Amino acid sequence: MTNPDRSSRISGFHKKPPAERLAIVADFAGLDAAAAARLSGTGSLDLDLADRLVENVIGSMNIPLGIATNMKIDGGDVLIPMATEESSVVAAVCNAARQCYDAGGFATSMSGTLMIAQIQAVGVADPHAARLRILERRDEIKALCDGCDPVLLSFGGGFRDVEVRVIDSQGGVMVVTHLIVDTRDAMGANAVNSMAEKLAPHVAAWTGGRVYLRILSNLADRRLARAHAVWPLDQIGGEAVRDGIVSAYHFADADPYRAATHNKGIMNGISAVVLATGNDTRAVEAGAHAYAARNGRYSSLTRFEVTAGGDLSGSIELPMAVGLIGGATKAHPTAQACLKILGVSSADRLARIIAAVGLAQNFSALKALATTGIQKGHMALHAQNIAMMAGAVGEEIDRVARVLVERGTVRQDVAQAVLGELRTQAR
Ligand SMILES: CC(C)(COP(=O)([O-])OP(=O)([O-])OC[C@H]1O[C@@H](n2cnc3c(N)ncnc32)[C@H](O)[C@@H]1OP(=O)([O-])[O-])[C@@H](O)C(=O)NCCC(=O)NCCSC(=O)C[C@@](C)(O)CC(=O)[O-]
Ligand SMILES: NC(=O)C1=CN([C@@H]2O[C@H](COP(=O)(O)OP(=O)(O)OC[C@H]3O[C@@H](n4cnc5c(N)ncnc54)[C@H](OP(=O)(O)O)[C@@H]3O)[C@@H](O)[C@H]2O)C=CC1
Repeated sequence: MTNPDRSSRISGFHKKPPAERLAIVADFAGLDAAAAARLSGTGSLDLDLADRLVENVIGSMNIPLGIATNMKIDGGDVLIPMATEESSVVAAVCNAARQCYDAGGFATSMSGTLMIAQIQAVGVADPHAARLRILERRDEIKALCDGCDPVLLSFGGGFRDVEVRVIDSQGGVMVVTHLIVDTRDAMGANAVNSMAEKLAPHVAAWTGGRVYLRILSNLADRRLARAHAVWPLDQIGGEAVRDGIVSAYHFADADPYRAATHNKGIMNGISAVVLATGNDTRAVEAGAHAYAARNGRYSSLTRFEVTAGGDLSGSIELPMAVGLIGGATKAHPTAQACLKILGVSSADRLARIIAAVGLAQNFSALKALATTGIQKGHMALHAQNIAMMAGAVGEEIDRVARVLVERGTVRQDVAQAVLGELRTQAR
């Protein structure tokens, strides 16, 4: 069981060796010895399991798993597992969470766990009347959909509503039926796809048209995760920093070129938790970017404002179709360990935590961008990668990285020269 008395505010966690970090996390989350040992092992997935998850398997690829500390969400402390190959992403979340921890951390909510499946009908002679013919059959549609998935029903999920849209397209008018389904703790793609396929012949008969596509929409705008936080002025370094962050948000809100990078930074955090928990990163990314463009103009997923008291207020809202059941979440042992570390028992809670991570990530990136610039913090952490690219091994990696940071030039050619100097001195 997760230890409720533990604080996620662990100063200097990053200065400890990995084994000590794992012991802290295992104690915090109540991980058993087997789960802890698996996390500290090589990370390779059992080949038989890998071969069942995807096709033509020849091995597995490891991605580092880091832990973001300092996160307080809805009054409770959480340690966040993040699977990412990019340096400074985990550090950025720790850093943002540290600066709002004493002010209460993040408050989160969710609009629901509803997914949408679409059924496309073309060649309909009277599309507007066909729309009404479908809507009149709501009860029949509900019975057909719910009949597809008794297990989902037993968990309180199932059909919730039907909507029909008449869409103009290059190929003529289409009648598009939306099934709105509560998929509870599942992401729900398979559940809603089965329902759409079941209903398709009926839609064809009711509309007199031809049905082609029957598939979920990744624009899961009935499954919005929300998070907000206040960063006190004295924690973030004063008014100029606050105003720089607000101005960075205004920039992203006004300009799609900037918004793409702004949202990429948000997804640095979000995709890392989605991946760590065995969820579908592409589904969440597609939903996020489609939502960012929902008003016909691609824009920021976050907002930054100044509170009445002069502090910085940040908020985020985006589709978050993640589950605890289904996909690789149940089958992948590392995903199971990550869910245990998070201490989540519902998809709703997981989605809200992920939204908070996205906001934290964005805060740190904007703060760095509006003050010292991204290279100082990011490149300091990236220096070890550059040292390895230059051929440094073992203790050389830290030594070369340190020199690169001290000189303020984190470049491979410089790393090679520094490595050469070190090796000459050692002879
Ligand atoms: C890198 C920092 C955190 C340094 O920040 P800093 O203020 O120099 O760090 P510090 O040494 O004073 O430590 C402050 C706290 O940061 C955390 N921290 C500090 N170092 C570590 C570490 N090694 N590992 C884990 N946590 C770390 C840790 O919580 C620490 O507290 P403590 O534990 O000492 O009480 C800061 O500069 C930062 O947040 N930068 C932003 C980095 C970032 O956004 N990276 C994402 C990759 S860049 C990108 O792809 C996105 C982008 C930028 O393009 C998006 C956009 O444009 O919007
Ligand atoms: N466009 C996209 O995003 C697409 C994504 N996918 C993939 O689909 C997968 C996710 O599909 P998903 O339907 O979530 O997974 P699964 O079909 O594997 O699991 C969901 C099923 O688990 C059962 N279940 C058991 N307990 C619960 C509970 N508490 N709450 C809800 N359901 C429960 C339900 O019934 P029962 O056991 O009867 O099934 C439910 O239908 C991911 O791998 C994703 O990559 C697939 C197609 C398209």
